[in-house]
Amino acid sequence: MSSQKGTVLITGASRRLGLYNARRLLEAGYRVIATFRHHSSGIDELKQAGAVVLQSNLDETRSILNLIEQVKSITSDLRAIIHNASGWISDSDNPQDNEPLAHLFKLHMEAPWLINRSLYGLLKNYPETADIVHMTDYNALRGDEHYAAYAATKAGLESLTRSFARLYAPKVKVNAIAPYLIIMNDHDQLAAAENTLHIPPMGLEPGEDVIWQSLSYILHNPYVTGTTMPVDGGMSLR
Ligand SMILES: NC(=O)C1=CN([C@@H]2O[C@H](COP(=O)(O)OP(=O)(O)OC[C@H]3O[C@@H](n4cnc5c(N)ncnc54)[C@H](OP(=O)(O)O)[C@@H]3O)[C@@H](O)[C@H]2O)C=CC1
Ligand SMILES: Nc1nc2c(c(=O)[nH]1)N=C([C@H](O)[C@@H](O)CO)CN2
Repeated sequence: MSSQKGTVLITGASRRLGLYNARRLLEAGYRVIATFRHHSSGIDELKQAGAVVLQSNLDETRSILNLIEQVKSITSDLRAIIHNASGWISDSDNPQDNEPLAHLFKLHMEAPWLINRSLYGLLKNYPETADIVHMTDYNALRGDEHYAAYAATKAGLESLTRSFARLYAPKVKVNAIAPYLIIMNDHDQLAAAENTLHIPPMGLEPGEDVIWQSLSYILHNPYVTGTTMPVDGGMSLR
């Protein structure tokens, strides 16, 4: 599988930002390998548009390793890997419940770790510079009183961004995109209704395209690596 613009692997493409960016990658002429956990109408749409869609539970090591082997059997090179899959999971009230942390460690750190290291050879095979992009979060290094496991594992992913950037230069660039609220989830809707949602200087809910614009910039800039790009409406000014 190859195209003049190369093959891009994007995880968590069943809905919202992952689905939107997978669509935009297809429209831009890339070949797309899109992963999903739970099937959705969006996955059917991507398949009809020519994407290869692969099911994978990225919090299960065996499933991650199986996905890696499937990708290797599909293509001999990769233009980019976009780690979008994520869980917006709050901490447990039970102090002895480690499930959120264990789950999000696998999803936000182990999956990118295994996939990047196992598929680096495919990125290296791409005839021009290749990319790895990690979706992190505005709160990664700030922490969050109710989403500590989420923030900590996103911070770990942000650290992996810099380690892999050092390791893989100059053949592969590695960058992160750290959004604040792009499109609301149920929790945000509730917080907005209760007037407890922090509103950035640029206002709320810019929509998915601001992430596509950032992703496109990273893919087209041959000199940007090891960075974390804030897309937060000015929240860092607060
Ligand atoms: N939306 C926003 O405003 C913000 C988003 N971000 C980050 O941007 C990225 C996209 O955000 P958004 O679209 O809102 O994310 P969502 O939470 O809406 O969707 C995440 C995607 O990851 C998949 N996923 C979740 N758990 C697993 C798993 N165990 N194995 C495989 N896939 C899994 C989901 O699949 P399934 O459909 O099966 O659940 C879904 O496709 C994420 O990394 C997020 O952390 C950061 C800050 C703000
Ligand atoms: N995987 C997800 N991560 C995040 C989401 C989401 O819906 N899925 N949403 C947010 C919030 O919008 C936050 O930025 C503001 O409350 C953060 N991460």
